[in-house]
This record gives sequence, structure tokens and C-alpha cells, in this order.
Amino acid sequence: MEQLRFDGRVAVVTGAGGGLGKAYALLLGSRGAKVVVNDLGSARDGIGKSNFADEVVKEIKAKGGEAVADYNSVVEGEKIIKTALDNYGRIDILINNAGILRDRSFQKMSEQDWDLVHAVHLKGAYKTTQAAWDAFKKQKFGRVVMTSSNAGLIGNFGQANYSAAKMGLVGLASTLAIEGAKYNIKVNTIVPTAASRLTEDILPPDMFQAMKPELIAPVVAYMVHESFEDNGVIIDSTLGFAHKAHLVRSQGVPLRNKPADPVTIESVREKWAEVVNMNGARRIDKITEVTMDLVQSLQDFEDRSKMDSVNPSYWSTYNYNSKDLVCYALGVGASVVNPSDLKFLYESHEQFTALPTFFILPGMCMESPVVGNAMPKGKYADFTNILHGEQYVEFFGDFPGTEGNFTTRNYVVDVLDKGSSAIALVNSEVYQDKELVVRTQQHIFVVGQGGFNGPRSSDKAVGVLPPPKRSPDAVLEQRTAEDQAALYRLSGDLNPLHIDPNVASASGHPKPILHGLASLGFSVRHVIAKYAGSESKNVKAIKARFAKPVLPGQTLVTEMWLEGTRVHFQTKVKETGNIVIAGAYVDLKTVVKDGASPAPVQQSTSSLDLKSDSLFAKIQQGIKENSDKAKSVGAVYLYNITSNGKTVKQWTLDLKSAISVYQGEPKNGKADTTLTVSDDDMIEIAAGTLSPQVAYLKGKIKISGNIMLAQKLGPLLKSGAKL
Ligand SMILES: CCCCCCC[C@@H](O)CC(=O)SCCNC(=O)CCNC(=O)[C@H](O)C(C)(C)COP(=O)(O)OP(=O)(O)OC[C@H]1O[C@@H](n2cnc3c(N)ncnc32)[C@H](O)[C@@H]1OP(=O)(O)O
Repeated sequence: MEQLRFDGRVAVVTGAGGGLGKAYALLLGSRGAKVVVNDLGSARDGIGKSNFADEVVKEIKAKGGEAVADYNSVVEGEKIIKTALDNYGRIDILINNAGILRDRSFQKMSEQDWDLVHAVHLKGAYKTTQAAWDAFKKQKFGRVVMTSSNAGLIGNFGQANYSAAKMGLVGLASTLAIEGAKYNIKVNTIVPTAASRLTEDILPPDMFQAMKPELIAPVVAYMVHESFEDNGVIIDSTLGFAHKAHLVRSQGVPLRNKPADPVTIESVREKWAEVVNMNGARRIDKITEVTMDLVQSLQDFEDRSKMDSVNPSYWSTYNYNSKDLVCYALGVGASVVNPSDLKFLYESHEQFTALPTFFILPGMCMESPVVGNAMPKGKYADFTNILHGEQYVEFFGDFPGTEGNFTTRNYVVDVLDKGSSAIALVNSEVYQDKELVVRTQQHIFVVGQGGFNGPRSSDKAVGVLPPPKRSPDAVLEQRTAEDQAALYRLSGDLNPLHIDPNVASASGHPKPILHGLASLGFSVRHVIAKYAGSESKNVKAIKARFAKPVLPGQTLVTEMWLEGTRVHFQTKVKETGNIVIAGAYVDLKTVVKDGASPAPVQQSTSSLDLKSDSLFAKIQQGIKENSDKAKSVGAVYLYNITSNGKTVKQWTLDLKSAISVYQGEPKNGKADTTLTVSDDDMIEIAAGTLSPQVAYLKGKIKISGNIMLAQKLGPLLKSGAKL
């Protein structure tokens, strides 16, 4: 690695008689800089005299470097800079490191304590830097480091004077970074924590030993090198670590609902949670950004107020990235077992994209009071009495990317009275850079809150559509996991109904129920796999009614009917036969028939005992009988693993690329196979092992030995592969 050098550069290091300053001076001296080693030669309270600077100079010279001692006070900073100019004719680097402590609790702090600390830290840095500024400007080069402290950034008991001065240095550096920028003068701040005369009896002995100034010196040396490009940054460093620190601002919130309203103490209190909510907080880099932000916020506020005058709205922001998309895809059953799902699960996939149903989330306004506020007098809505009734989503413009920042407007357009229950119709408009990208509508069913003489229906509601009266054109099914709701919660819907058995039971459910949107995510995946080539951007709109709850672990069967570019669908729970998603449809831009299926179309029922000796022979026979047929139809098969007659695990296998395990003739046109295994086997099988086996069959990998089923089927499949 090329060595970073300082040949020809002249550096002033204040407070360089010991500790950090000495480490900086020695390092710069060893790399070719001519160093002015400044030190007042006093103890840490500023009292006493010594010749520390001479000793450091001696050390630099002993190693072949050039240095000169300077015993001026930083309060007379111009004298220190003069030492550099007199001895070396120039000044390139200034490290303002000198400091003293006068710690006292605030009440006992004298004005002298205050003034002295400010004089050395803040005024000293001002004096030295101003004295060097002219030379920096003329030569169009300067590197300045101010020394701040966590006591300044965070505060520390007994250091009011020191904290104030140290934070003052941050402000000084910020402004000088702006003023010096066009002259290639870079002014940055170091926040060091090191063993030094200032900290020797403040830090615990072990830590004091480990906090060597030599671990920080390279950071500061890099910050004053000519190749260093950052300007105005704060770097916190200790123990061989370095961090950037900066102030951030929350997104903020208008403190009134309309521009004409006054700001009151009460309205401030009402908005306080949003004022201090740091989600989406960002750093402001330039002071002009504050003004521009303000102008923009005012404009937005006025625009929003116009909209709010029609419907009181709740505005929120939603930021997402690839991790959110992957987490969501897992929550709605995408699996690496299905090759067509990989683009929803792998951020480096060349077609990595969001599932279309992901974009319902920005409109979910889980935290908002929007439904509760819209309820008629005497009625209420909260997590104890709401159910997701229906969902609509429609896309505008280009399909959103794999990361983004949205602003969402949520508002209730109608509250319907269904007798015993109420339904709030919640519209959401999702904007990216002021462009409408997604519109959603939710029917929020508010159990037990009807009977207020309200309208039963609304012309603002997007309606459900019954499916055609014929057998479905396609059916895909997939079992949800026992942990499906727990997994889906990671996408932001933390409603306890989906995780807490007590809450579920209080709402009359045998156990926590699955999120409506999780079930919808499964079914829409099935629809786009079957009719849209698994292309999310082919989707224009989706509508669905959640007709009955789904329990995690149940199997969702999506029945589909293609009518033009509309795919009607309904979803049943296989174990109960209940329709759980009704009157649903997906409107497509383009129909791509028989895309790669993510879920099986056929299922099996006959039993095999994995442990019996005849098993392998039977499966082998099945492979022989079925593999060609399976290849020719390109079917995707479901395997049920049952224990004591109960299905305990299922998975899918793409027979285009695998061997089918098959026994008996298809019943009613369906091939049925069930593998019955002991509990032990079942647990091992649950590790999801078919993919390695498929790969094994294709000769790509070896079956790993830690999976019992793989071990058992390995030789068998190998022989099957030969068929
Ligand atoms: C802002 C905050 C956002 C938060 C969003 C949500 C957060 C999530 O965490 C919540 C969830 O995910 S809950 C899980 C998903 N949803 C469900 O499981 C609900 C399933 N549906 C049901 O149980 C019943 O349909 C049920 C109970 C809803 C209705 O059944 P019944 O009471 O038996 O109703 P019924 O007698 O059949 O019909 C009465 C009238 O209501 C209409 N209706 C029925 N089901 C509806 C539904 N799901 N959505 C909308 N309207 C529905 C009927 O059409 C009927 O109206 P009308 O008499 O005028 O025809």
C-alpha cells in the first residue's frame, strides 16, 4: 500500500507535549512533515511549567524528522503560527489540540473556571486558526482539525464549561468548513477518547492503558493529509475504532391542521410525538437546505390543507429497501424452493423486484387515529375490535423500484352501518416525489360498532366481483407455515391478534389468526405465477374480500378464472373447505399464461411407509412410471408428509427438473401420493430438503448427510436418476 506522506508540509500541533498531541506530532514528523510542537508546559489545570515540547522535538529529530518547540499560549495563537512561518516559511496543517480541565458541578463553577477553559479551547482555536487563515487562502491549501469531546456532543456531569467550549468548536469547524471550501481549506473535528494527562485519573486503569493515543493519531493524520476530501465532518475515535457523528433532524410536522389555525400550546403537545419521531430523520448539510425545506414544507402544508378540507387526512411517510421486500416476500410464502420466487428473495438477482401486494403496506397507517377519529359519536375502533374486511390496490405510472421513500395520505371516505358492525372505508394515496404511484382502499370492519343509523353502502367503495359460474381455470395451493403470522409481523403489522393467544381468544378465535394481507399475498403470488409470468409490473389492480379468518398452518387453495385481462380468484382453506378470500380479482396489463408455478397443482393421498423395506422399491417403481409423464406435462407436485394420518408438512417439487415419487393411477385426473413417516422422520424432512435432492439428480451437488430423508432417498434418487 502506498505510504501517505507529508513531505514539504508544515504542521502546527498545539498541546503536543504529551498525550494525543505528542502522538500526532511524532507521527507527522515521521512521515516527512516539519512540525511545530507547541506546548505551554503546564499540568492539566493549566498551572506549572515543563519542557515537554523540547523532549518531543528531540524524539522527532532522533528519528530523522524536523521539528521546533513552541511554548506560547494558544490564547496568543498568532505567536505559534509565527513560529512556523519564521522557521519553515509556511503553514499547511493545524491541529488544535491544546486543552485544560476545570471540572466543577455547575453551581460551584466560578467565572474564572468558565473563562479559562473557554480561553484555551475555543478562543485558542480561534486565534491559531485565524492567524493561519491568510496563508491557507493564499496557497489554496489548508488542513485544520478541531478537537471536540463527547462531553460536548453528549454532555458530562461537572464539565459545563468544557462541554460548552467543545461544542463551540464543532460550530466553529462547521462554519470554517464552509468559508474555506473554495480555497481547499478543510476544517474537520476529531472527538478522541484517549489516555492522556486530561484523562489519567478519570478513566479506569485498565481502559486507560488500552486507550493509546497512537490508535487515534493515524485517524487525525489522515484527516490532515492532502488527499483527505471530507470537510466539516465530526469523527469520533478511540481504541482503534472510528465513527462519523452528526446532528440529524426529524421529518417534523405542522403544528396546526390548517394554515389559518393558530399554533397553541395544546396543539404542540398533541403533535409532540410526531415532532420527536426520528423515523426518516436526516442530516441537513447546508443552511440553505433548512430554508428550502421550510418553503417546501409550507407549500406541502397548503396543498395538503386543501385536500384535508374535503376529508381530514392523516399523512405518513414510508421508507423501504431491499431487506423489507425480502422480509415481506417470506411473509407471504415466497420460497427458494420455487425458482420463480428467487427474484423476490434475492437482492442481487438481476430481476430483483417487489411483490405487487407489498405496496399495500404504505397505506396501512397502523399507528394512525384515522379510523378511530372517524367513528360516529359513542362508537370506537381500536385493535380490540377491528378486522381487515376488504383490500383494493391500484398502480399508477412505472412499477415502484426496490427502494424508495413514500408519502401517504390516509383518509376515511365513509363509515358504513352494517347493523351490528361498522365498516370504515379508508382510502390511501401513496406519493413518491409528489407523483401518485399507488392508491389503496381498505374496508376496516369494526365489530360491534354499528347501529348508528348510518348508510349501509357507499358509491365510493370499490366492489368485489363474484367469479364466473364454471369450474376454475387453474388452481394452485400452498400450505402456510405455523409461524406465518409471526413472520409476516416483521413487515410492520404488529396487531397482537396475530401473535397473542389471549388477544385471539378474547376475539373469539381458537388461536392467533393470519393477517388478511398475508393470505392475500399468497394468492396474488399464485395468480401472477399462473397468469402474469411472475412479473409484478404486469399487475394493474387487485381487489379482495377477507370472508373468513385463516389460521397459520392451514393450506390456501387459490382458484382462478381468466376473463380477458382480469383474473378472478377466490381462496379456500383446504382443511375446512371455507372460502376465506372472496369476490377477488387481479387486473393485468398482459396475460402470460402458465408461467412458472410457485405452488403445486396436484396432490397425493396414497400412503407409503418410509421405514418399510419395500419403500424404496415402491418409490423407484413410481419414478419409473411417472418421470416421463411428469416431464411431458411439466407438472408441479405437492408432497404431503403425514403423521398419524394428519398432514404435518408439505412442500413442492418442480417436476420439470426433478423425479416424481408416484404410486397408483391418478384419481379424477389427479396424481395422489402421500408419504407417511414417523415423527422422527417428519422432523428431519421439515428441513426442506428437496432442492438439494433435485440438484443432486441434476448432478450438481451431493446430498448433505445431515438430513435423514436425504440420506434415505439419496441412493434411491440416484438410481431414479439413471432411469
Ligand atoms: C387503520 C388501521 C388499519 C388496520 C388494518 C388491519 C390490521 C390487520 O392486522 C387486521 C387483520 O388482518 S384481521 C385478519 C383478516 N381478516 C379476517 O380474518 C376477517 C375475515 N372476515 C370475517 O370474519 C367476516 O367476514 C366478518 C366478521 C368481517 C363479517 O362477518 P359477519 O359479521 O358474519 O358479516 P355478514 O353478516 O356476513 O355481513 C354483514 C355485512 O357486512 C358485509 N361484509 C361481510 N364481510 C365483509 C368483509 N370482510 N368486508 C367488508 N364487508 C363485509 C356484508 O356484505 C354485509 O353487508 P350487507 O348486509 O350490506 O350486504
